[in-house]
Amino acid sequence: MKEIFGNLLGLKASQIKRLENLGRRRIPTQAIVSYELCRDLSRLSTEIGRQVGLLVERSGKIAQVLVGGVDRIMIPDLREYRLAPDRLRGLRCIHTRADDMGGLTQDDLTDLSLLRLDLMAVITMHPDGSPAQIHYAHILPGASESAPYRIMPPIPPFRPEIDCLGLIQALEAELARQKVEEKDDASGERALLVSVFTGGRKAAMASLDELKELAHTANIRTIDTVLQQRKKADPRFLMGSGKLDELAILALHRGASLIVFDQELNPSQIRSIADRTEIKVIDRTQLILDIFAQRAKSREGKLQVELAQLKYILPRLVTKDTAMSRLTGGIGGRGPGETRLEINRRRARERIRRLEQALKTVQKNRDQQRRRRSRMGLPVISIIGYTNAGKSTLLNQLTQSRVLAENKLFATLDPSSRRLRFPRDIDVIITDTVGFIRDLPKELMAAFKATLEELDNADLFVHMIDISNPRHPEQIHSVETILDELNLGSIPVIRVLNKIDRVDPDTRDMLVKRLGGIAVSAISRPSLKPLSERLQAAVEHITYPGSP
Ligand SMILES: Nc1nc2c(ncn2[C@@H]2O[C@H](COP(=O)(O)OP(=O)(O)OP(=O)(O)O)[C@@H](O)[C@H]2O)c(=O)[nH]1
Ligand SMILES: [Mg+2]
Repeated sequence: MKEIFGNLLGLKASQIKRLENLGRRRIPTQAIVSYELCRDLSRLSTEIGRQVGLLVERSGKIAQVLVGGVDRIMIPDLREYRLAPDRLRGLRCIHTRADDMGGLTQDDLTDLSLLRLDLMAVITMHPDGSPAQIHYAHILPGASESAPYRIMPPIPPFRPEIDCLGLIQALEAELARQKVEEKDDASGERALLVSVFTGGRKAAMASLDELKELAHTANIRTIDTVLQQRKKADPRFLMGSGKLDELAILALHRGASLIVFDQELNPSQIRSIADRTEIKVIDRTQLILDIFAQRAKSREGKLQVELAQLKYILPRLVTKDTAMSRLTGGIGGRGPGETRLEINRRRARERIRRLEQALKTVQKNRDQQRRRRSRMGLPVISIIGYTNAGKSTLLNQLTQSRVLAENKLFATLDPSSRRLRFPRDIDVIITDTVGFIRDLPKELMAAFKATLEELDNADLFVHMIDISNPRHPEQIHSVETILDELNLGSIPVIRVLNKIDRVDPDTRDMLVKRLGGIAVSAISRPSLKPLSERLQAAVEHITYPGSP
């Protein structure tokens, strides 16, 4: 047995001795606690005026004696006890409480759920120190939306036999069954998406919708979303600690393997949240980085993403913390994330330096290509826009090529260029590039600087807008902000309102008027005619030194 846990200050030596003796008792496996032990716990607890508790193993052996205060008791760190997703902790907690304070409290139920105890039991006591009743609760398996625990009817202390071991084993069997189901229904991660917002609810919901799409793109299944409005974000946990406990319980209950925050978490927040919830925690930026890591195809793209990931993770690296594996493991241990478990700061910095060098070489080569291209003296039209707006689809339609276009965010990471001959014998280069997104992580922005700088070469931008997306006004704003940040604000822009097949004609006309630009459906070739005309007219005015 371990040392007594809790506050022993002011207790007599004989009382401490009696507490120690409690720890040597054994409980028959069918009972929550034996009557004699129940009686002795109550008597001693009343005498010292503090709550007294026991952590009990399944065999009936007592793992630890706990001493609390008048109205509460603390449970020590249980990390050394096993905790698999389909198992309980292998320990139950039993503690005393004065009868007039009632049975199980919210704290008891939180401890039960968060620590995944076998059971939580409270012995209420009469003022004379005799036990009144035993209240107990257990975790309720089942990834449903019901409460994560069940409170049982209280039992009398002189009949504490409930087939305790049988109950715990049945619970575990149920948890194991549930785990198998979860494995079957999704091969990837199961995530809770969380937004802690201080502004308006509508914007927060819209942003959460986008987070859902991002998660889907990363092959993560969203099992639930949680929104919390606060006056001010909590510096330590972003949300309040009570709410965070609820979140952790929800994650356990619904079998989530990951929590994704819509707000950026600073290094210490990620750490404290991961520590408190014992589950992998990432933020929106990391999710975007992860998608980029999955999608990067070219050498340059891969170098850029790894660089961005390392730069993001570096301040979040800790040398010896259990949260580290959760923190740096990446989603499902994919991509560069995999190797990062054993990476330390120094090696991360070295790797960053090497990546930066490698990138420089790759980019020098590309610069030469670019110069060769501009020597051809052809005007360059760059298709830009929010991710998933239909940029690649447009490039494909215009140039009859087959750049990957799909209904996921960031389908395109690597820029591609195609030559296009307009009917009036004008040749142009059309480029398609990485999509923009609101609050583009600055690490990514820096890493993709070279790619984005290539936009500098453009004579004309085609700004694709998905008008069927209810968030299109914010998306337009994001794109324009990013253009400004890249100092590309002076290049002429033609707005293209895409996916008109998905909105009714009245809305379309209204939007054309409001936003200006040309309405198209990039999936239908004939609808592109007016755009094609307009592009020709625009490039006819561009003259190039050296062009005929
Ligand atoms: N209904 C409809 N769907 C469209 C239209 N244009 C594109 N799409 C679809 O929208 C999805 C995204 O198209 P992409 O061309 O990949 O979009 P993108 O802008 O290149 O996206 P990223 O490269 O991910 O930034 C695909 O599923 C397209 O088939 C359209 O006019 N109507
Ligand atoms: Mg694309």
